[in-house]
Amino acid sequence: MKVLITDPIAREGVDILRQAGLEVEERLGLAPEALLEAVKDADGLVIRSNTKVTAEVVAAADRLKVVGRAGTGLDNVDIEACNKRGIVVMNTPGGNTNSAAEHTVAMMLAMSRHIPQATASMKAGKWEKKRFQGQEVAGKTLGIIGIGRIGSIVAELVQGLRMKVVAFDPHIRPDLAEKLGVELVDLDELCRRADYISVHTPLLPETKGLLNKDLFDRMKDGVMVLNCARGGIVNEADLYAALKSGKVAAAALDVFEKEPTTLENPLLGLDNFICTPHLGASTREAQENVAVAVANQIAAYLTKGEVRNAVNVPSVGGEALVRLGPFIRLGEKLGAFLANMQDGAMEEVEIGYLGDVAEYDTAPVTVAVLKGLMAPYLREEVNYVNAPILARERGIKVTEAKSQTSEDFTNLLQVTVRSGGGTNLVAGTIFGKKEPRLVRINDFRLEAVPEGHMLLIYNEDRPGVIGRIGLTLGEAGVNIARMQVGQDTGHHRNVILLTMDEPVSPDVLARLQEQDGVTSARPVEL
Ligand SMILES: NC(=O)c1ccc[n+]([C@@H]2O[C@H](COP(=O)([O-])OP(=O)(O)OC[C@H]3O[C@@H](n4cnc5c(N)ncnc54)[C@H](O)[C@@H]3O)[C@@H](O)[C@H]2O)c1
Ligand SMILES: O=C(O)[C@H](O)COP(=O)(O)O
Repeated sequence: MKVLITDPIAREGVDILRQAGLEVEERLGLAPEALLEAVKDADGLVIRSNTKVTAEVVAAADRLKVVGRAGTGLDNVDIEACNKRGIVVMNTPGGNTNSAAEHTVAMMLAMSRHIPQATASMKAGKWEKKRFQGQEVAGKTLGIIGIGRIGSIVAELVQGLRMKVVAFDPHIRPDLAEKLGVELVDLDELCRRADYISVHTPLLPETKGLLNKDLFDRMKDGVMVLNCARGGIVNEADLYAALKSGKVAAAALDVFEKEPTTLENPLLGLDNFICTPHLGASTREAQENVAVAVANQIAAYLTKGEVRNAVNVPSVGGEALVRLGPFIRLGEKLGAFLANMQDGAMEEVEIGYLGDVAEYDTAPVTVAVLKGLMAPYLREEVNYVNAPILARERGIKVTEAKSQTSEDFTNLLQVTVRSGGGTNLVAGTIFGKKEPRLVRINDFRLEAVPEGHMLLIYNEDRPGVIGRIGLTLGEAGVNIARMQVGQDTGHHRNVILLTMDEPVSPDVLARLQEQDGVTSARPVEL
């Protein structure tokens, strides 16, 4: 499988991809048309913020399974287009957090002490000691908009510089802010109190142009403004006017509405404006972190189907993955099993989580059940990303029910599918820490390992029927590796689940179905 890298990443990441047996093609700085061509036969795509993964790129990428962002921001990726094609989109949150936070503090100090301007002046042969008098940050208040990973570290760092911190973030728990020594306030109060304002949100519809004329007007006179998050959160035309009028005394931007930004941007002509070309994550440490993380994630997905840090698939990691992983695998098997039992278009899927498993965040298990259910019809078109979308598009109603108690097992995953052809139910459990077992097929109780080439046979519960099934398979040279019989004594019926070394041919299947006492025989491939 081939991984295309279109933005520069650290060598360590490239090495990991190669060591995982993946073919790596590095084509940096491609023009849009060249990207459309290059992405055609790529299974994985590694990017930073330069490459634009548009709907057109997604449409051209016939084999693409995963986009990996060596970094955080994904506003250069059309995630909706990826969802539709079942392409997993992952990033590496945290890998460049320290660097971005340190860059913000560096910009704040450089702006306060005119370091870039003084450097330029000295390099022009001048010694302008008076011109560059600055201001201390100690004792001043920093207003942080968006106190997530980076905002939190900025808050910690500036408290070391003896600043006070107020923050606005509608999604943060007050106790977490309190632990950071930060006072949570509304946006108006932040504007009224802050001497410096630094934004650390993603670029979202509600944050686009958040720092605009209206907000600048509400700020203190002589405030200093920073954006090391995403271009577009600050309205650059309004910032220019505020810097010109002196309402905003100085500003520092690492990110721009249009990148790369050029001398056409009037901000670059202002003395009270300093900037860097999107350098927040550009440190040796951050680049090694994100390259290694993205390479490991892509290799794990392409070679083992493991999903980490995906933004369009319910992600499970660490401890949760250890607990939930066996249920994800069981859910997919149960879904696939039911898909093989089903006649007619599915109308409704009900997933029951009983016992221990009900305590977990089961969203990834539900996705796995849907993937299993649809895989036999849609084959490789279906994956963890698009399974819920495909179910919705087909009008399948999906419901979940949870109960902390389960009668016979400590945990039970029960899936019921209703379709034009009737209703079927299967249930499974995890023995020990990770052994999946199929324990119920409709009214029949059994204990089977859900894997391999299986045959699901319904038969009459009378002497000789099982013998005839064994004989038919034996005569065809089919070896039975495992056999489970579930009895419905009330109705004199059995269900037999056979696991064979190889799939049965259509001929053998037809012969089985003709046997006296065999009601039905269906192959189940898991
Ligand atoms: N300059 C760089 O090179 C660089 C490097 C890394 C990250 N970034 C960018 O920095 C930003 C923050 O990254 P992070 O890792 O801290 O993200 P994060 O998701 O950890 O934090 C973002 C915070 O913003 C908050 N938020 C969302 N909408 C908000 C709103 N309307 N008002 C106020 N707060 C809001 C969220 O609740 C969250 O706490 C992102 O835009 C990311 O792309 C830039
Ligand atoms: O979102 C990010 O991770 C940063 O903006 C870094 O972007 P870069 O990898 O293009 O430097």
